[in-house]
Amino acid sequence: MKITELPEVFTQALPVLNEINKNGFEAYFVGGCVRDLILGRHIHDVDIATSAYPEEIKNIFKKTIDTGIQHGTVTVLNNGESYEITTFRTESGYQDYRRPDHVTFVQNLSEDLKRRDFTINALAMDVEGNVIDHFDGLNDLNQQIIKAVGKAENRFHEDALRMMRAVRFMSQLEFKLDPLTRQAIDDNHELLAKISVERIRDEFVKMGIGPGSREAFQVFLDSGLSEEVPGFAGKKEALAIFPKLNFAPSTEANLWALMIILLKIPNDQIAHFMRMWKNSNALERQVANTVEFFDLISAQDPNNYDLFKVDLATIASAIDLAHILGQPINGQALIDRYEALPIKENHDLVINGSFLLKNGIPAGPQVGEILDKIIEKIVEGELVNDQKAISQYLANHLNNE
Ligand SMILES: Nc1ccn([C@@H]2O[C@H](COP(=O)(O)OP(=O)(O)OP(=O)(O)O)[C@@H](O)[C@H]2O)c(=O)n1
Ligand SMILES: [Mg+2]
Repeated sequence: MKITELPEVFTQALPVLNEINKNGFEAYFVGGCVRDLILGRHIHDVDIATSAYPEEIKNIFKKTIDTGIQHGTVTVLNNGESYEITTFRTESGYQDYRRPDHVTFVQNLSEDLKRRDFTINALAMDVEGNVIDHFDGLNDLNQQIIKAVGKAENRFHEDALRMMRAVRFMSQLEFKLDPLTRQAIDDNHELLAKISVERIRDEFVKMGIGPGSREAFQVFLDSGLSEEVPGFAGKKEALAIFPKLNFAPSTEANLWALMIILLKIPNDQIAHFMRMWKNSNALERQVANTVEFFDLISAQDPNNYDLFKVDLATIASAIDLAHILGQPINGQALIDRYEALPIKENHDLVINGSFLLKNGIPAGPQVGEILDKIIEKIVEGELVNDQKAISQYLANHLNNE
């Protein structure tokens, strides 16, 4: 196969490959970028493999960064772009089923492609657009199959994360899993426990929000992979709802919110669950707010003050979750009501605490309480957001005491 028209991400990188070639070394585009090019998918970056050693690459180019020299990778800066250039290598140095801390360089491309995870990821392309396909990856792309290069078990022993990558690609590309590759996941799922949570999480999220997430999730459950990740062990039954949903989550936050709901994690344990997965505090807050608001709207029609206390993103996420879980909620009505609120945030209020003090409220905890009360009255339409009206309200309040 020869590709005649290369997208800009590739043509921009051509001078770099040509320069390597000019110095007597081989250079190819490899991995995900070739796969995505053939699939017509968006390409975020190109990876380059070469016969040159890292030191040789550093001698050829003026601007380089040692980004992963122990893995044989040097980053080359060229024309405002950066390129990861990795020396042909094999990962025979794997200890404990994780990525190796050292690598063995190999002489040719073929040896390099042999140690890659799946046939669709073991494609390379030269500067002329010729696709190099030693493992029938083009055929598998055509047939939409995720299939390990060579013996699947060996590939998973080299890096157990690849089992998660298999279900991730199933979801992202809406591909099927080759039966022998699937069998090897069934047989080796326990190895996933050796992999860092962060790496598992990144694949889990890509799986969970991809277009084929429900099919992939089913394999994630049936193969035993789900038993090896934080908080999911013994929860297969609760999680089995996911593949049966009519709609799947499309954002990272809603994937986590959905997991929390399916797993019936109580509100006071959401933070712990999110931290087990090494999620950021910001994401944890966003997810907790979404789950809480979802619980509220599932139980009752929220009042205006409830709407005021959340933001539009949380409302939209909670509506989305309701949709995913088949809860009959009029989302547009909630959004319309939110949009119509006279104030949406504390700082939309025309007064503040010192205004209360000036109006005779004594300093102390009641200042905050009265501010909250004022906000509640304003959003419920019982008081106008206007200094005069609020003064009047305060005067009445003090008289009634
Ligand atoms: N555990 C892994 C990770 C990566 N690779 C190889 O390294 C390439 C680049 O890896 P990465 O960027 O992580 O994945 P991509 O396949 O490029 O997918 P994405 O589009 O998500 O970047 C892969 O295509 C594959 O050939 C591998 O063999 N085993
Ligand atoms: Mg990539």
